[in-house]
Amino acid sequence: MTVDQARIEKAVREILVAIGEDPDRDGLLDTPSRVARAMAEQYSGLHQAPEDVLTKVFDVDHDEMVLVRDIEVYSTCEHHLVPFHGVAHVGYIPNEKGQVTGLSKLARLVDVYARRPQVQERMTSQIADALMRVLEPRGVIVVVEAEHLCMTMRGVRKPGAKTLTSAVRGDFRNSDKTRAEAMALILGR
Ligand SMILES: Nc1nc2c(ncn2[C@@H]2O[C@H](COP(=O)(O)OP(=O)(O)OP(=O)(O)O)[C@@H](O)[C@H]2O)c(=O)[nH]1
Ligand SMILES: [Zn+2]
Repeated sequence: MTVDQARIEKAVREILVAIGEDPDRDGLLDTPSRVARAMAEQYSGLHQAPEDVLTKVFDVDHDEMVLVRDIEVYSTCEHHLVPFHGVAHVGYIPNEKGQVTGLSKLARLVDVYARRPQVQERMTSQIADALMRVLEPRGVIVVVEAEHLCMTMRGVRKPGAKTLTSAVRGDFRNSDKTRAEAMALILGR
């Protein structure tokens, strides 16, 4: 099962009527199908598993931290279905076999979980847990900094407020020093 675009089209037409618009006016004629295509992309992560993207795992002679910082992330708040966006930082310490994945795969993994209706805390943990499971590293750290449009364009209206979430597993959880080293790399900009 993938995103049901025909059903989205129907629903969007209904929403347009419900807000008092005319879905048959020129500018809105193609809107239901555009929204359906956009949503198919926005929610494509629901139909992907981490194994689909963490495909290249190779052995290198490196068993110390690998960290990709400032991965742009766009997700959708599951409470209001409006975007939240920011950056994710994903780090891990390879296992004793020195198994690493391609750097781009970490960014792809972020998208698997971002492209779903989400809350930031769950997205952060899911990225960390998936990396632990598939790559079996000695530890994982994921930090996400994001601005939620549901807090800026509506509701409490606090533009600029950033939400920071982190998930630490394995060595990053057990060792204050390792975690501090990672946080210094993440925040040291
Ligand atoms: N913990 C958490 N909360 C979130 C996230 N995204 C949105 N929220 C919050 O979810 C809450 C939903 O609160 P409700 O009171 O049910 O909804 P609401 O009346 O629209 O709330 P307001 O946004 O305060 O107007 C709000 O406080 C949002 O800020 C997230 O990723 N994590
Ligand atoms: Zn929201």
